[in-house]
Amino acid sequence: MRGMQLSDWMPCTSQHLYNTPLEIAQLCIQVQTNLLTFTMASIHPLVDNGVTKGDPNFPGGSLQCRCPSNQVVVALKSNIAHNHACGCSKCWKPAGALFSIVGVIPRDNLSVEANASKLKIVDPSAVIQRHACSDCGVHMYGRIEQAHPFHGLDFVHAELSKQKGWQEPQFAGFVSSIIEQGYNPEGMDAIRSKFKANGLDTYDALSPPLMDLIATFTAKKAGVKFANL
Ligand SMILES: N[C@@H](CCC(=O)N[C@@H](CS)C(=O)NCC(=O)O)C(=O)O
Ligand SMILES: [Zn+2]
Ligand SMILES: [Zn+2]
Repeated sequence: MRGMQLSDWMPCTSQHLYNTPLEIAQLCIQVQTNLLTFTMASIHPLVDNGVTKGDPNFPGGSLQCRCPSNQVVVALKSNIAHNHACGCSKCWKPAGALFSIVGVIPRDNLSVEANASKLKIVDPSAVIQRHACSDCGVHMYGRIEQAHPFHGLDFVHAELSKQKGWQEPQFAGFVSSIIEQGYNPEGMDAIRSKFKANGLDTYDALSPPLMDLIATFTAKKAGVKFANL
């Protein structure tokens, strides 16, 4: 979010004593633009100004942490799936963003190629073991080690890659969770509208296909027999 700066006012105040009508009109537009910028917090840089479609044939690439040197490098042998905005408090977000963008990849398609010794698990008690660079704090991948519907899938942030073509965000999950981190509940309509305007449906947990996967796992574990399968 960019705040109003002195230079925004300078064209009309520093060069002439009097402003022409055109200059006054331009100044008003500038103020209007800044007001709009003030009122909308950043969802995420990959959503704020429109979502760019990925390449369905994208073959994968590598992720790098944000250290200036000795970066942790993770190789991904395929594209990601179920890429989405996550508003939960645990997923890594770039500075100033309300949401994380996170997708999944089969764990066999992920390998750490450099500086693995810098990785630390953020919260060993969490279901998703998020492996973060201990120097720059970026989460390089999250892995589930226990019996779980998403076991076998790693969670990654494609924005850590220089390559372009990764699957674009498909939906927004855990949207209401941003309130728990201090976002004013009165601003939630604007957040959901912004996602909608960018073609992303919003949920307060995960998307229907992922919720169905979780429920199927739970039902099978409990020995439930499906009547219509
Ligand atoms: N409202 C909670 C939701 C946390 C949550 O359940 N996050 C989901 C989406 S990433 C999850 O699967 N968490 C498992 C984990 O973090 O290990 C928060 O914001 O902390
Ligand atoms: Zn780092
Ligand atoms: Zn999350």
